[in-house]
Amino acid sequence: MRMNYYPPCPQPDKVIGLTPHSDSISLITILLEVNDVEGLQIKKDNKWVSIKPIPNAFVINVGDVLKIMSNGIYNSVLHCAVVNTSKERLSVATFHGPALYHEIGPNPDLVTSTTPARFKRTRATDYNK
Ligand SMILES: O=C(O)CCC(=O)C(=O)O
Ligand SMILES: [Fe+2]
Repeated sequence: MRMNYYPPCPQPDKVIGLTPHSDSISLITILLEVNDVEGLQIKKDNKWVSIKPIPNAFVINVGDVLKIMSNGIYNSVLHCAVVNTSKERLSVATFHGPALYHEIGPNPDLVTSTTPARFKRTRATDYNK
């Protein structure tokens, strides 16, 4: 779990909230935008797109583990967080996936002669090296 606090900043373009990343240790991430302040952005078609918070809803993000296990059928989206000029922002991300010492790889049912494995089978921690 990660709890993020982004204080307001009068010059938001001069600071980094959370740098662009995909959730590497996660199969799926459940994200709660605690006080419904905009700040989450995803990279779509090579552009950063702001995601408007939906009150009382979670954001579900595909993580790198699901990308690997689905042999790339699901993609882990690149995302970041920017700060707001006047409002503080809080979010809680819970990362769900296998223990890091478990080996992960594409599900064998998804590996065929026409869809070869796109990722090697290794421990989750080793993908981040
Ligand atoms: O604060 C957010 O909206 C994003 C948080 C996030 O991506 C993370 O903690 O991995
Ligand atoms: Fe994230």
